[in-house]
Amino acid sequence: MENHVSRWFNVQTVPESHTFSIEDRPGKKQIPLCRTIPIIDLANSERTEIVQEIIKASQEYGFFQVTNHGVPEDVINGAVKVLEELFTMPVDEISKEANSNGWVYMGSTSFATKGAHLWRDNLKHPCHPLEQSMQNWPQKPTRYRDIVGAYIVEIRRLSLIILELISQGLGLEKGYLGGISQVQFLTASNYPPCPDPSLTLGLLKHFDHSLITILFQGNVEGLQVLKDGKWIGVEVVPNAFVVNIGTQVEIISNGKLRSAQHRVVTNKEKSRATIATFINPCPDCIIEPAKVIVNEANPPLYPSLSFKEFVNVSKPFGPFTDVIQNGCIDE
Ligand SMILES: O=C(O)CCC(=O)C(=O)O
Ligand SMILES: [Fe+2]
Repeated sequence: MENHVSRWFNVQTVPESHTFSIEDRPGKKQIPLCRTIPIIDLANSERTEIVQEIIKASQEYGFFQVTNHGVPEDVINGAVKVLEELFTMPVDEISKEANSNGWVYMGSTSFATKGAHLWRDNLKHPCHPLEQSMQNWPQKPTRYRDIVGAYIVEIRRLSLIILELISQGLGLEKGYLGGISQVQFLTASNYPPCPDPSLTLGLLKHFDHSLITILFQGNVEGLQVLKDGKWIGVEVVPNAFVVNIGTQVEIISNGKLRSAQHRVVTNKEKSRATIATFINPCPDCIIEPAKVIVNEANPPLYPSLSFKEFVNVSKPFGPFTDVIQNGCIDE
């Protein structure tokens, strides 16, 4: 069988390899779409209102969506389209460049022996500093570097705006979070239709270990967030970005803001394509509750660790972490 899930146009039943255990699979229970995850208008002229909305959403859900973010629609659509083209290229052509060039491409067999059989194909690569990272990006489609580069410039700009709003809301000095956001990763996913979504997952339940993640989820639902022990679906808002608080901002805020677990479910009819950008600290950056936030009444709830140490000790996907994050190929 073709190695990449997106080529399984005719699969009528879910292969055993991709059937998740009863604990992990979504099952047949209907999950409500949530219309309460806040949608925040970044063009609101009252900056303090935006700050308050972001802080409230980040406390309650760990998630919010932003509209009027200033990222031009054609830049977003261009990136979506060129990634779609990449995902439909012959697998050999993608794979021969990937994995040796600092970027990772994973089809379904990347997970075969490890048991994390995600219903998606995925591409990951660094994207900051831009000029330097771009040298190693896919060379095909030929417009990939220009188009995704333009998208990344916009996402960088937007991420600094959002980090500044969060810094302000937490009472941190100007530029505090922006200053430590020195690494940026793009991860693009293609989740094809699945004959039985109750058995499969596009992405297992996890926390993001970023400062924040900025996701374009297109126009097909599939992302679910765990809130008070229950899954809720994140509604599609045209042209909005979904933003979530990563574990690093949770630590810096000493738990005031929360990072929520989330997962991706599949659906029977439609393909879903998403572009997530992780905004991360650099590996040696020490992450700890901010000094201005902790005091005798509010002692630090998290140890101070370099981002690298944190990533090494915490396993966001449990035993499947290495294979999902690094794309280890079958042994
Ligand atoms: O594709 C999505 O909807 C979410 C992806 C995600 O959560 C991740 O890449 O960490
Ligand atoms: Fe995530």
